[in-house]
Amino acid sequence: MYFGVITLFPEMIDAVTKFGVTRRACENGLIKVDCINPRDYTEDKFGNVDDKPYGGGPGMLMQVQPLRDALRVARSQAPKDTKVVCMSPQGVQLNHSLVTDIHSWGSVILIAGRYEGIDERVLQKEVDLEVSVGDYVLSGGELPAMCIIDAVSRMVPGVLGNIQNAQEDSFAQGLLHFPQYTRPEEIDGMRVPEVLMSGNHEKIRNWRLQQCLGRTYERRPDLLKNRVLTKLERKLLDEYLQEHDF
Ligand SMILES: CN(C)c1ccccc1CNc1ccc(C(N)=O)cn1
Repeated sequence: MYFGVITLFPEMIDAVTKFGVTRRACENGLIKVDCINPRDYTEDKFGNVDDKPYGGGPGMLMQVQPLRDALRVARSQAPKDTKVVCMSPQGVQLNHSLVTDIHSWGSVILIAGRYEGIDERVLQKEVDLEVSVGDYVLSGGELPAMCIIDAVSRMVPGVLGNIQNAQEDSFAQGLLHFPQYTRPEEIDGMRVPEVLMSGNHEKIRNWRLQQCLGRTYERRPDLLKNRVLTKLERKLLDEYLQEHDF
């Protein structure tokens, strides 16, 4: 998977290329992350990358020329017809389904804007999709871009190793994850649910599915709305709701 990142702060992207499973994925060549800095493509002698907004108002916008030149270089380094995504509060909300789509592309160029944003004509002409990581404003698109790099990289075969399917289990099914426990068996009087120490894998599988369903019902009923439950799932959820006095 190829990621091109247009950013004024390439060192920020080290947070995904130099730590954890994404670092190993870079080292193994499973993913490639290229940063292109618009500041390297400024034409004015002061190296400005921002400019005042037409119509007045506070703040600055990213200048068009350095951004477009950086994009041109990114396209030249990326596979042909690589799609361009701009991280922005005006974008579609990032979710598992969109992460899956981006992974299927095989490559993506991510624009991490700074200042108050970027010129609409760059969005119209150069950007295939605006993506938002949530309804809040950040100082730049780098953190959202790294969310995409991390989430998409986890879908690349070999990046997660054998916990791959464990990850796929619940969220790919559109459910929240079940509660998890490790040693000790008891902390401050709180015990690990007995079923998890029963060694009965059928019971454990059902208990976990029941927890996924119950927690999704309680915390994210919207996720259950467009999900057909199997007979077993319906039974497990009803049982959970009775036990939790719903
Ligand atoms: C400065 N802003 C508002 C801006 C405006 C337009 C583009 C980029 C930016 C950079 N900031 C971002 C980016 C993304 C998100 C998000 N929710 O995904 C929040 N903030």
